[in-house]
Amino acid sequence: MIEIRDLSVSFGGVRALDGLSARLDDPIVGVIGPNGAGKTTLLNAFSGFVPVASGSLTAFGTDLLAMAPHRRARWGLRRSFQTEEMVDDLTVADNVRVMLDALTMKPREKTAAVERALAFVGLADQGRLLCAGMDLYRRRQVEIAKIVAGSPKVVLLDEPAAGLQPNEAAALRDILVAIPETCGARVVLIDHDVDLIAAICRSTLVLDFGRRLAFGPTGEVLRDPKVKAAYLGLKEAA
Ligand SMILES: Nc1ncnc2c1ncn2[C@@H]1O[C@H](COP(=O)(O)OP(=O)(O)OP(=O)(O)O)[C@@H](O)[C@H]1O
Repeated sequence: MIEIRDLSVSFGGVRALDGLSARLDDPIVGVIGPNGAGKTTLLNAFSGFVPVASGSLTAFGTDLLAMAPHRRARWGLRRSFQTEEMVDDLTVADNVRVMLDALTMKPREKTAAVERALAFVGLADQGRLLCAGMDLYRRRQVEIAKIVAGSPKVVLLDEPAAGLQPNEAAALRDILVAIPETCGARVVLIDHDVDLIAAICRSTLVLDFGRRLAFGPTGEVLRDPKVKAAYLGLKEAA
């Protein structure tokens, strides 16, 4: 269980998050909202990449804000970025293995964890390939393998399907939906793709101007007139 309580983050005069509270109980929770609503800032607050002015963030009873960013990663917090973070000159397996550097595991256990992660995303036989030249979908598979390697507890995903073709986005969706059960991690998913959110998130948090506009079962949230006016209406008009 992840609890966000009265969380505020400011950049100068901009309140990127303004007293945000929500208890995320479901295996996959969506986060949506208009541009600039504070979605990425929320993930940055989880990761420790922005200073939090006030409030608390706990996951499974652990106070995340009390830990330095590298300790959060060691604890089991993982995230993806809007751009891929991989080293082209390394193999697929070595890119995944880098994620385990900070973890206390025997080399044999690390090799097994990398193999499990690659098998999970459908790259079981491709660990020795170099990442250079890989297409976007393959790169996203490697990204997800990096994130799920080594038993993470909380996985934060920032628009993982952006730029993919519809068939690739559908394949990625099947991978994402399996993360909680297969890898044992809770997932917080930011995406502008409402169909993706509706397909895999049991509950969804809607942000607007850094505040909670709506939160609850995804179907109800997406039908909420406030949400339609602030977000979905804007998307339809775009
Ligand atoms: N490092 C920063 N310095 C100054 N202002 C920032 C910084 N990061 C975010 N902001 C501001 O905080 C607000 C929230 O931004 P954020 O990127 O979290 O929104 P978002 O919902 O992720 O938007 P998008 O959908 O466009 O990615 C915006 O007004 C943004 O300009």
